[in-house]
Amino acid sequence: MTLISVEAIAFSYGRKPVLHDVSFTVKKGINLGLVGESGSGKSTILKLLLGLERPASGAIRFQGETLNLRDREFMRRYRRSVQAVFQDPYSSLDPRQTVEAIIAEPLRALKISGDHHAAIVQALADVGLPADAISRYPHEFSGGQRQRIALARAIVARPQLVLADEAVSALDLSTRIRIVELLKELSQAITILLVSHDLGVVAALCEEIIILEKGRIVEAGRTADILANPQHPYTRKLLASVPRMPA
Ligand SMILES: Nc1ncnc2c1ncn2[C@@H]1O[C@H](COP(=O)(O)OP(=O)(O)OP(=O)(O)O)[C@@H](O)[C@H]1O
Repeated sequence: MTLISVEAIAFSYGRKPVLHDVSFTVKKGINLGLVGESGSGKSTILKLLLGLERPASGAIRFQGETLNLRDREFMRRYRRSVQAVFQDPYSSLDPRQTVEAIIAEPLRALKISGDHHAAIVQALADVGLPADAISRYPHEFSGGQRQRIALARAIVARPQLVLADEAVSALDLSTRIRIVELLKELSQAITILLVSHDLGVVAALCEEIIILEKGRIVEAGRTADILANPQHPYTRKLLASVPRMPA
């Protein structure tokens, strides 16, 4: 089942064209990696998917319906289904809020009814944090634990898709491996769109991959096929620079 389809989108910052004719689909249950060098347009694609920017042309559809930022009812449903986690676990959590208040944020913002406390306790358990984390503050946690808190916030409303932008890049290698393992576990229930310049991380988590070069898709398909038989010189170059992440 297609969750999101991106259809021939183009985008510019002012006069600077950044994305050209980008099309792809995100399918339920199939983790998708978006890979490219710095500046290739990965984060811009996420901004468009989050509704923070609008495409100059083309369309983004969610379960067949075009993303319409002015349709509040649609956007509420969309936000409930699509959550995000960002790179920096230090700046993405409000230091003045308890873990409970941080994780509760999507439940409050989306006016989700039910027992918020129970949902938060469950989300903490899902990301492997102890229940007593709930009343503590972000500064009491390590980088990897903070990223777990950010993940708990992303999954507490039980979205269908989590957009993860370089979600593990700021972490040291062993923490990165543990968070990738956690993402893999979570992805049994939630599809992940992972943006990264690190092909190793993407290969460990994503069944499908898109290679982006200067705002254009140069290669896309099953990760195993592309890694075994890269067609585009840019993909070969990225592969040659793969870091130490075990597949
Ligand atoms: N707010 C902005 N205003 C103007 N240009 C921007 C803005 N944000 C990004 N750009 C430019 O758009 C292009 C794509 O940037 P984007 O951040 O999407 O790339 P990226 O692949 O995510 O890079 P990185 O891996 O470094 O985050 C780059 O040339 C960048 O300089």
